[in-house]
Amino acid sequence: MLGIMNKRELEPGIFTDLAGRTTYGDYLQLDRLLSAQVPRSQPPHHDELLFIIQHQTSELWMKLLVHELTAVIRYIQADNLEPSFKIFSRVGHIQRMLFEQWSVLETLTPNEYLEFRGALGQASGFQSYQYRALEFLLGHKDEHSLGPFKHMPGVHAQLELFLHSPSVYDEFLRHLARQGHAVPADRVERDWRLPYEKSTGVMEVFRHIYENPEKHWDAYEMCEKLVDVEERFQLWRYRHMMTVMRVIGFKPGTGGSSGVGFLRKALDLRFFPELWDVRTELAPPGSR
Ligand code: HEM
Ligand SMILES: N[C@@H](CC(=O)c1ccccc1NC=O)C(=O)O
Repeated sequence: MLGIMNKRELEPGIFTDLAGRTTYGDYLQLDRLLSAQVPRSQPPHHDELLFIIQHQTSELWMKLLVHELTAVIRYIQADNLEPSFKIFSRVGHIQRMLFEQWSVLETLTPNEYLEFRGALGQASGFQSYQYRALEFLLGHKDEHSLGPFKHMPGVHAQLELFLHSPSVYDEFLRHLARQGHAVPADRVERDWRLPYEKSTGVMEVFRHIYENPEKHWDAYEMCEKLVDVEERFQLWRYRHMMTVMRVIGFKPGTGGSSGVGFLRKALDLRFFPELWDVRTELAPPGSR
């Protein structure tokens, strides 16, 4: 039954005398969080708050992704894949939210953006260190990505650590080697700072796993989880590029790149190249 007054009475047990207690705002440090949206345009342009919040929420979710993928690496190192599947499912939902969020920023029209773009100076997402951390964790290693962080020793050191360490993919290949798969020796030990180059030996390992999933169920499931992560990462990149195209067209970026042309090239990158190649190589069961 709907109440006539359309009003909800507070229950007498609800705490309202909160002096000296841990409150919602204290726990979440809302004073710090909600005072960190500072428009640079003068007078503040109405749409700059959207621009800032879209970036800040993306960075918060990226922080969680870094945290989750670091945990995945530890599980793989311990040859314990099952718990990482649960983490991958969380990672997938976060990634979906990140690429669906582009529809919010796409309500920013080109003329609105131009009204405050000048206030951004040379700032650009190219300088997002958490995005670089994610790329490194997933295996896209490029020491040149560290360039923009030379003036930030703490960030630079953290990124260097990710650059020097095996990625999720490297750790998975090492796990497969420990399980007795014929992973080439140069994938079990190598200079982890170098970009990953695809190997036919690794492709053959995956071919074997995909042809015999019932024998290697965990590895098979992990392969599919990795493909999920890569596909969603690419969807994010694609939607970023399309948002950029509709907001600034083919103008150069504030970070000094050509803009859309530069972003388009990232769509050809692959974290897990052999997991894509194996799909082309697989033959129907009868013809093997
Ligand atoms: C209207 C909104 C946006 C425009 C016009 C835009 C434009 C650009 C452009 C032109 C680049 C290339 C680098 C440069 O020269 O600046 C870039 C890179 C980048 N942007 Fe954005 N961006 C927008 C929103 C966002 C948002 C919301 C994020 C989320 C964090 C983001 C993250 C990135 C990242 C991570 C890169 C580096 C990509 C790479 O190296 O492949 N951008 N953006
Ligand atoms: N690169 C963008 C500027 C930009 O998008 C941006 C500026 C400051 C902080 C984050 C940004 N986001 C992504 O690149 C542009 O060329 O307009």
